[in-house]
Amino acid sequence: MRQIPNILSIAGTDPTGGAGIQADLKSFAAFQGYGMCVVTALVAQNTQGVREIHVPPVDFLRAQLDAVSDDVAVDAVKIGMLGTVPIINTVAQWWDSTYPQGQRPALVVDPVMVATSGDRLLDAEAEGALIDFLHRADLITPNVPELALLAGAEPAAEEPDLLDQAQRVADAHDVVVLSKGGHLTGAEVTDTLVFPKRDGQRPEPVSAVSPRVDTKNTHGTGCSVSAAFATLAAGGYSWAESLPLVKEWMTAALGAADELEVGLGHGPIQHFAQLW
Ligand SMILES: Nc1ncnc2c1ncn2[C@@H]1O[C@H](COP(=O)(O)OP(=O)(O)O)[C@@H](O)[C@H]1O
Ligand SMILES: Cc1ncc(COP(=O)(O)OP(=O)(O)O)c(N)n1
Repeated sequence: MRQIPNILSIAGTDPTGGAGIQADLKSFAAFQGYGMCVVTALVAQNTQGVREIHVPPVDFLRAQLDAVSDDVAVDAVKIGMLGTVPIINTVAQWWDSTYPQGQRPALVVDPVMVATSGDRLLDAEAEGALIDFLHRADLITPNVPELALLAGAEPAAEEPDLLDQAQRVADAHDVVVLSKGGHLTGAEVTDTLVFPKRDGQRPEPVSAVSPRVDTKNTHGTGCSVSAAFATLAAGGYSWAESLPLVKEWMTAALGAADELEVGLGHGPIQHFAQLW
């Protein structure tokens, strides 16, 4: 195993540095990975919302992907915002042709659909294509509304409903699901790894609980968590080993978020709270 793993983010941008590729690169660094990125969309956004989205031609997206995989041994891939059907299809074709079977990078998919601000980051007609993509992933990290959409249900208001949806989605796509409790209410936030049933057996879910941090600065938490899992997977950690490490780190990053003075809306987290 490489001493410093190579992690690739395939995602959109945030020029204010809180979400998307910029957040992923900070997470990779926080967990001691070497970060790389392929841009799926240039997003004119800030802590208050999304203004415009510019999607590259698919040939150029493919050229970016090939430029990395032709040259670098990639240990893990984190996929974030895909945005449109042509972008999803291009990433799928690259993945299937570059890593046909056997030894392939760990794949974490954050099924990005809507930003904290409520702005859409995935075309409505692309939801089906994103769902069809998911069977390639080892781990998916939907938030409450994203999990509901994948499960074809209303957003869960309570933990048992959330876990029920996660189980259904895990089985439907044969993928491990991280159900995240950030959008629920209560003094604590629980994240749970839910495993698919294989050979009639389902491993017990694994949970990590933290106090709910009282901050409005939660921009990019989902991006950052999925990138952290990808980095630890590249370093040989199981999902269950990674969960408490990521949870503790995210709680510290949220706890120190108010020390940053970035923007007037939902500001970023402090990825390096444990380091600085
Ligand atoms: N207020 C909070 N206090 C502590 N942890 C939180 C808080 N909000 C979110 N988290 C954590 O941040 C991560 C992202 O959660 P969530 O908000 O559910 O997803 P998303 O950012 O994709 O909408 C999870 O690990 C969750 O536990
Ligand atoms: C380019 C880009 N990708 C993803 C998001 C959404 O970020 P996420 O961490 O899932 O959630 P919020 O921070 O929006 O809650 C984004 N804003 N931009």
